[in-house]
Amino acid sequence: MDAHRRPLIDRTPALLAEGYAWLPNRMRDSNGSVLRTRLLGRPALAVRGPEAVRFFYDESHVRRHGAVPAPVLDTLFGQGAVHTLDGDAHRTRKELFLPLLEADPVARLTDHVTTAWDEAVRSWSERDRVVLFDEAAVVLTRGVRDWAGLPPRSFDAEPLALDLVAMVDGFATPGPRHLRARRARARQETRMARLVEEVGSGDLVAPADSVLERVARHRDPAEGPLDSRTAAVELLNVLRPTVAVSWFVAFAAHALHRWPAHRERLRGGDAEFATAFAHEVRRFYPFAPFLGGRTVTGLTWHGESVPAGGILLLDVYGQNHDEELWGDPYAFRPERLLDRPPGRDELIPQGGGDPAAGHRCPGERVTVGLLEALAVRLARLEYTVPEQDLRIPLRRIPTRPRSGFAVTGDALPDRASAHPSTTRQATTRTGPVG
Ligand code: HEM
Repeated sequence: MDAHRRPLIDRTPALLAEGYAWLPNRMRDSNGSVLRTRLLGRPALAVRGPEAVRFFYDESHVRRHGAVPAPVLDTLFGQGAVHTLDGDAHRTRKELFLPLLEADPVARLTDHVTTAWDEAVRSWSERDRVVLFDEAAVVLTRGVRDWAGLPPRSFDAEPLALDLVAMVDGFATPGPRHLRARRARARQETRMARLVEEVGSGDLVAPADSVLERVARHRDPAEGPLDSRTAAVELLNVLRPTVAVSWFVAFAAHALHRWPAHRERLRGGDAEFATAFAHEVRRFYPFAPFLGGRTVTGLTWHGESVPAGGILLLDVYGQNHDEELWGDPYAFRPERLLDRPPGRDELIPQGGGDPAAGHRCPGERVTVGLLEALAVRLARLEYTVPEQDLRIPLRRIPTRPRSGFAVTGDALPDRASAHPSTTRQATTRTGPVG
């Protein structure tokens, strides 16, 4: 039988087993930038490259409604989220998130987060050891909670951080992590919906122009005001991904540990280098593996086809490690992004295309801003990295250093004088990414 016509075996189990490496491995076995496969019981076509990004984001090619599997909606995004809308409904809902594309709100959010970080660092002196991933999640939660207008007395940062992290951590896996993610989402949607209702009834005054206020008064022209559950979903679609920047903070710490030479330029306050470093962290380390949409019509890309009702996949991790685009893609080199700032559709850890018109992440500016500020702070901290498991398993989605990146010693500023007998270990076990 012609290899083109042979029925394809469903690759969902291979995806679960191989994680981030699944598509790049299969792409390598084919011609390198397109792959015909089957996923979730449907024919699928995976593509990569800047031209393919434009093909993927063409609304006449794919729609998002019905594209996101229910287990992902019930954990990561929420039912009825902006991610699942198309056409005018998407554009109107997206307006909620457009202030995130502007410099001022992003600067204010960054101020909230860096203030929370500086306070947290002072408190670390009382601790033997801190896990940066966990600490960053609480700091980011505190910052985004205050910036978004949530009343701090009703939303303690620590339990909220645990739930927001759980929603991300458990979206792509069966088992206990997934159950935790479902429970976390159900709990926080209920709380956020109540909050939105209080704002709607006038029992609570949300700060003017805060995310909370905007979500509570948002109207979809065709449907009127958002019901409180959908408003809660969109409020969480600002809080949750902001806290997800803790994954990148742990990766930044990993990069500074593996390639300590970058510390100097960050410490010195070289702003352009901080931006390049943030971009390289987002390119090099794995987060979103790929994106998918349902094909509206039969599509052909570089000689391979998928019928209407199939799946078009954009190979995010593969494109961010494409030899042709990046040259030596598995080397961590922020300088590559100093010499040549990335084109719109080249660096796609948070999607491609135009964020105002399409589905590209509206939080990219927030992510880069936070990562620049926190990477500089990390580089200025003096700390010891004790022995721990720093491997980053590619089979786990989403992945991170296994230990969460623990530090001891001078990160805890007054520690040496408070506990003079403490011995400092400099032994560290790191593994390659993978
Ligand atoms: C850890 C950092 C982040 C990563 C890796 C990330 C990644 C992504 C990706 C891959 C998409 C899908 C793009 C697509 O479907 O084409 C997305 C969409 C989205 N992101 Fe982010 N994001 C991050 C941070 C943020 C932040 C900080 C916010 C808001 C404050 C945010 C809000 C959103 C929203 C609302 C969407 C849906 C956009 C739409 O469907 O139109 N993200 N993000």
